[in-house]
Amino acid sequence: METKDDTDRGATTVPRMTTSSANLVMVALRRSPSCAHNKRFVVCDRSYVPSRSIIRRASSSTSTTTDRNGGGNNENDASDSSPPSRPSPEPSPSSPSIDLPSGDDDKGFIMRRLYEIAKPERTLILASAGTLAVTSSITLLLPYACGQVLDAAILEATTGGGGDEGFSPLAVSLGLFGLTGTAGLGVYARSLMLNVAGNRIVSRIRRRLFASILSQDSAFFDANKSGDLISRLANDSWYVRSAVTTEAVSGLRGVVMSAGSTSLLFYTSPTLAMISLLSIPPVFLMARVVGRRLKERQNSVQKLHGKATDIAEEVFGGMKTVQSFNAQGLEYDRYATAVTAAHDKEVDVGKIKAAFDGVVHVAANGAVLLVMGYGGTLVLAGELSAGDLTGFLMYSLLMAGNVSSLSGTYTEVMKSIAAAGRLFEIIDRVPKIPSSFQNTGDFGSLDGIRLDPFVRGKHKGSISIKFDGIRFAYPARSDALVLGPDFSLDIDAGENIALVGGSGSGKSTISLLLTRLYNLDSGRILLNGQDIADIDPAIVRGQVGVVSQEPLLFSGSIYDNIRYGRPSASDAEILDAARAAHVTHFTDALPRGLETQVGSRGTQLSGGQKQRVAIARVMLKDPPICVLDEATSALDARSEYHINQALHAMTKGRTVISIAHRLSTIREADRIAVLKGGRIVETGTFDELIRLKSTFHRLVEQQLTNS
Ligand SMILES: Nc1ncnc2c1ncn2[C@@H]1O[C@H](COP(=O)(O)OP(=O)(O)OP(=O)(O)O)[C@@H](O)[C@H]1O
Repeated sequence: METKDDTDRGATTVPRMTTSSANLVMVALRRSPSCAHNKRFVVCDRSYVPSRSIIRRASSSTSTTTDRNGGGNNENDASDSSPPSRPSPEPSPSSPSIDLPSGDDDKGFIMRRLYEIAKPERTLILASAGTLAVTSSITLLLPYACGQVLDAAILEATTGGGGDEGFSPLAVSLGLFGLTGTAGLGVYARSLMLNVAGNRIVSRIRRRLFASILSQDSAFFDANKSGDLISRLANDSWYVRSAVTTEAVSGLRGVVMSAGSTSLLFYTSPTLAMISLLSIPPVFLMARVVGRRLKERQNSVQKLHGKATDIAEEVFGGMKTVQSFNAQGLEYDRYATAVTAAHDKEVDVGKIKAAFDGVVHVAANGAVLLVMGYGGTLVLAGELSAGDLTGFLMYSLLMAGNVSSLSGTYTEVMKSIAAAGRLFEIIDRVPKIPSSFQNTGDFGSLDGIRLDPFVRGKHKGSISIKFDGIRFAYPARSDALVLGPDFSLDIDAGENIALVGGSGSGKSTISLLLTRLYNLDSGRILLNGQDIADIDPAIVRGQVGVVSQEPLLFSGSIYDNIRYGRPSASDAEILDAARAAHVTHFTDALPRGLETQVGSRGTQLSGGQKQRVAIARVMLKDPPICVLDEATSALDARSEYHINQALHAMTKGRTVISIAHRLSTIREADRIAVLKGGRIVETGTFDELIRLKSTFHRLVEQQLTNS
């Protein structure tokens, strides 16, 4: 009897391609009515029109939104052969993950999507299924041959050699062994092909999911924890792999073998065949009930695993804080509770599966025993030969084994469907802020991924900024207005404006809105008079460089992190930026210089060093608008002086928003805007605002008192 195929795990790296959209920048920022095309967007003055292919695909998506911020202008799947559509649930801030509607429609939808995913590997999968013709035929031949050999041997023994001339059971066995060797080769080929197809599929799913996650808006990441997303990438995609490869072929083998052995049972003895099939209806009935329950519970299992992964991820990222608070015990309990809940739920799933397996086993083997009892009676009555009964019993066992294996396949497929549902709810999610970073959506050509965030073309002149009647609350805290109801501020092209205000007044939020990381509740942000809601966000972000309070570096070298600002920069340009941002001041003393590794999230550098690398990164990007969010907060007085010189040189001729508490930074500004209660309450030069003796005066007094 054949064994279940299995394949090894594997992963593939994501290929990345870049294309230039520099020409779009000029068009996007020009005031005169004009349009330009890139692959996903048609950028027109004051209009943001989805390209034809997007319109075509969007019409197949029932979840497309039409808000003015562009939520409806984009969708994830750019496949020419659009996958089947279904409503794409939007995660709400309070309930980040979405339960899939259970039911046959949903199951059918997921199965069709799984088919889409597996399609590029159809040759391998079909070829591996094709090996079934050889392996199953040989396996089905064996019981028949055994029956014939047994009858011939009995005849030989009872007639004292009067049977077939030269009959040799050993020779027949050797001949059959040759056939079994051929079947072994078929099993080998099948296992190998499924392994290759499975790994390609899981790699494709992971790339597709990762690309989809990268396209999502900031509100999505506020609502969905990274651990849950990682769990979907790692675990759910793995479950899906088996459904479309190993289990699909295993199911097909089960069907072929069950059908083949059933036919041969009927051929040998219709009455006995009817008896042996008695077990099938109850197994089918139970499978339906079990399948539905398994799918629901597996969904919960995966969610709980996501929560546990989230805790682990958070703890590993903040290990120093955990240790300094001696909170290992606390974190252990948190993780243990989450992981135990996940495993308890998994045990629940296991109980259902175990009960099903048990019933199937009893039903299948019970049928064999019935056949043995009734068939033995027929042999005694001389109505059936011993050889025929032997062959029959072997076919019954074969059928019982395959029905059992089919039940296992069924439960695995149900789990995979639950996992696939969790993948598709993200893959199909239409980001609220359209992203031109999309993969092609065609599962067969993911290598066409474009990483537009790295495509940098810059507007040559400086850019004016207008915040016009803005109202904004974070989607995760929609009842707490941060800016507005009517936040307005005009910043001239090339102006250096300092934004001051109390902690939590919304200063950093302004830079997030300027780079369109969130949609506004109402109002507009205009760059050179053009609403950023009408421009591809990648182009908007290309014009703005932000050095934030807590810059994030990525694992790799200092050199790699600076190059992040402009991947196409030459070594000389990277070195210039490193010098200008005083990075070389500390790297010159390090054995590996700029090649020094920074560790995950840059944890192997000091706060001041990280900030200098982040400044060099923006210097290399060289954007027309700079937002310096407490850019020098982590530097000592000497470094701050040098960095300020460098920033001064860098910001010349550019529009600069300095979010600052320090008087030294504020004094540098052409103008100061004071933010309070969600609006600008004062603007003017340092001296003008001091003379006003109002909010700014009080802020400065407070700072002087505290210093
Ligand atoms: N992702 C988020 N989801 C919900 N609320 C947020 C989010 N980020 C910030 N907030 C809230 O928005 C308000 C403004 O935050 P913001 O970071 O803009 O303040 P800030 O003026 O820069 O403060 P500080 O000077 O202390 O850095 C705060 O009340 C903060 O708690």
